[in-house]
Amino acid sequence: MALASGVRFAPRALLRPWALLRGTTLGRTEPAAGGGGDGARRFGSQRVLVEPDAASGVAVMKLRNPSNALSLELLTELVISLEKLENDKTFRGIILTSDCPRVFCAGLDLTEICGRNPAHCAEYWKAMQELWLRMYLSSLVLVAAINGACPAGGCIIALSCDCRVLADNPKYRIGLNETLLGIIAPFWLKDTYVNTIGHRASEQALQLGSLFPPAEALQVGLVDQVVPEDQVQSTALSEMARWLAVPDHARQLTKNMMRKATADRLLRQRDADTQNFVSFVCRDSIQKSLQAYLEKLRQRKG
Ligand SMILES: CC/C=C\CC/C=C/CC(=O)SCCNC(=O)CCNC(=O)[C@H](O)C(C)(C)COP(=O)(O)OP(=O)(O)OC[C@H]1O[C@@H](n2cnc3c(N)ncnc32)[C@H](O)[C@@H]1OP(=O)(O)O
Repeated sequence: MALASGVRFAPRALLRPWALLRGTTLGRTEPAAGGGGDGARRFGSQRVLVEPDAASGVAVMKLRNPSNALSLELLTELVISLEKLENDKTFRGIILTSDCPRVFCAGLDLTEICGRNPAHCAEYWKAMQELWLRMYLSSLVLVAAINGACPAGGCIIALSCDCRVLADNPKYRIGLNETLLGIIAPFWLKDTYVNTIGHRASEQALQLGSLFPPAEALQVGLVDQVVPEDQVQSTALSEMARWLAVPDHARQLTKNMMRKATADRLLRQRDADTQNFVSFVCRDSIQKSLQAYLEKLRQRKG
């Protein structure tokens, strides 16, 4: 845990993200449109574009995978981009958003767990745990600018941020819909939900697999603001300014105080959670229902 412009408490070597990087293009740096100095240089990869603004200390991180389904490569590139910004003292905040029309993040990439062997499913789930741990405990302010649908794993990515701004479009629903796929949200997804919207609302929403349209998401507390689509980025920036007005060390220690117990619970049971996930998703019955769900998604298209 490094001490930078305040306290950095995110566990740094939970897993070595570089070891996961298979043939990705992360690390490329390209000048932002309009050129500029170092502060204006984008960096990123095929699936994550980072637009840093050194002057404000805020970087915009854009997901740009098909449907932003959380493939192993996307998870890995997200962890690496996050780590890179955390290690650069210039940056105090990240706005996470999507470059993919109509979808913020489609959740787990079901092709990573459908028809795959247990070793692959385990590798995949560890990468998912890793991203959640890093985001949930990040010392930076994370604001989710949710400009598209945000189901399941997408919702967890958003809930790992400190603040959520959702575009007011009835198609952009957010929530943990796992039960509708015949699968069960693991305890740390449930804990994140409970920490955000409370026990009773989580109990209902998790069992029903509710995906909330914007007004309901605001009412239940899943998001902090709902604004017209063309105001999502500007509102996310205003929210960021509000959070950055607080001294880093006080905000970071408070965040840690609020979130550490939840993260520690996963850290203590990480292997068991992985084994549980793998044995569950590798069951024939679960494979069949995931396959059928994927097929339905593919047919729905066009
Ligand atoms: C013991 C613990 C056990 C388990 C814990 C597991 C936890 C699971 C959490 C999860 O995240 S499960 C995944 C849940 N995700 C969903 O249910 C979302 C499914 N997708 C959609 O509802 C829609 O695709 C969308 C609303 C996100 C976007 O709609 P639209 O813009 O109309 O796109 P399309 O539906 O046409 O999809 C385009 C393309 O993308 C493929 N795709 C979509 N989602 C996924 C996904 N999650 N994984 C893999 N692929 C996905 C879809 O099949 C289309 O593919 P093509 O090849 O036809 O282009």
